[in-house]
Amino acid sequence: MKQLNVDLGDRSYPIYIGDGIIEQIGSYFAKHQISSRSPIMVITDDNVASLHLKKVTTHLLESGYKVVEYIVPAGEMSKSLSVLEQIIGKALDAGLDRTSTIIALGGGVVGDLAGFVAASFMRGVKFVQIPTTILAHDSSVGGKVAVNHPKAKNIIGAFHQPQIVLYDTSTLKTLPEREIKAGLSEMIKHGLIWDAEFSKWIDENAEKLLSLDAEALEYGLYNGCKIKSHVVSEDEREHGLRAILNFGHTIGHALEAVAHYNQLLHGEAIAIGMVGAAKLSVRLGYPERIYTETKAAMKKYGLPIQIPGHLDIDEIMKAMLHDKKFKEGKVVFTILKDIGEAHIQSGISIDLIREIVEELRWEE
Ligand SMILES: NC(=O)c1ccc[n+]([C@@H]2O[C@H](COP(=O)([O-])OP(=O)(O)OC[C@H]3O[C@@H](n4cnc5c(N)ncnc54)[C@H](O)[C@@H]3O)[C@@H](O)[C@H]2O)c1
Ligand SMILES: O=C(O)C(=O)C[C@@H](O)[C@H](O)[C@H](O)COP(=O)(O)O
Ligand SMILES: [Zn+2]
Repeated sequence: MKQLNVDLGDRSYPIYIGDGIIEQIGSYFAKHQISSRSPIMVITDDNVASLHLKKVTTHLLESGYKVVEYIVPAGEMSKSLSVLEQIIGKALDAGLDRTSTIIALGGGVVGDLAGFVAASFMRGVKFVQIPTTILAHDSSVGGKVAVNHPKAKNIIGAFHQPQIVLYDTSTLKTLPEREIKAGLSEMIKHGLIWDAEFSKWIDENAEKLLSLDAEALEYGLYNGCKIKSHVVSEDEREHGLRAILNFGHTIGHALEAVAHYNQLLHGEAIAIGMVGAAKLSVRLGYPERIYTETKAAMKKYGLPIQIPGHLDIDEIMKAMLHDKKFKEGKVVFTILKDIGEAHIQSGISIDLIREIVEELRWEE
């Protein structure tokens, strides 16, 4: 078992990573002051419910918790205001109060949604992240919680940190292959933006990571979470540094929105976005290897690098203007100065970005 800490003063919290953590959920909850006096709500999706919910609920009931379960349909479409409203209705009916805790059991969709329920229910209650995807090494840490609007991704949300992150790596064994690859996309991102050594290790360990080798996976998740917690501890509310975690997301989020949130997985969309941002970095004068190595990493991990032909470039450009990094009329992009060294650059020409997006249509 590995442990990390996100250092945010009185909002600090631990991340526990290891096999079989869910079996000790009662003692983790007791240690971190999760009250058993009011009902707690476990939010999950229908895939995860059929695989992992019973174990969680059983251990919580055995530890004296009153558990309310809420199961949403799997997929990005559940990150919506209407699903949020239904969950809050159930929370009220089930007697949750201000001392109740919301548990997110699932991937980033459930984490972002349940986290936003916790941020908004009665103006904020505690929540716990129990990530069950590789991608969620990113989403369960840092407190960005949100739902989508048809026009823009994650545009209705808050910063609301969890009390604990309980990462039980045994849950990852049931992940479908496509989700494994998509999850590793954010791990590749963490290497590219922060740590050239880690990036090299990811390159050398593709086979192990893709086949869920336990030791490699734990090491990769630990390092990914470490990079994320370091950045978040420095800049919780994205006044500056935190925007580096958005590498690949300016184009990626626009692709997700234009594809109606049901064609590209988040990890896939940002893989294409990272190739675009790497191309842009080179066009701005940084070394060619940024593009060649980023693209090679995506290919090695079986991730897409090309914008699907049916997505309209004008629509993508329009959606991109909703990027939360664009402020006061300035186009801001996270680029790389080199592998392992991200940089936030303002004032990039929109024509240049369009050129890059058009080229991504033909990437091979
Ligand atoms: N808040 C953040 O900082 C942050 C960071 C990165 C991504 N995100 C968000 O996370 C979301 C993507 O997360 P995701 O890729 O985990 O998607 P997801 O939550 O949709 O999970 C992916 C799929 O895997 C299934 N699944 C989950 N765990 C499983 C398991 N153990 N076994 C079998 N199937 C399982 C789910 O049912 C779903 O179908 C996006 O909405 C993205 O915007 C947020
Ligand atoms: O935590 C962050 O900050 C990130 O940028 C992590 C991203 O992987 C994640 O997808 C996040 O939700 C994107 O942030 P957003 O503010 O652009 O919605
Ligand atoms: Zn992301």
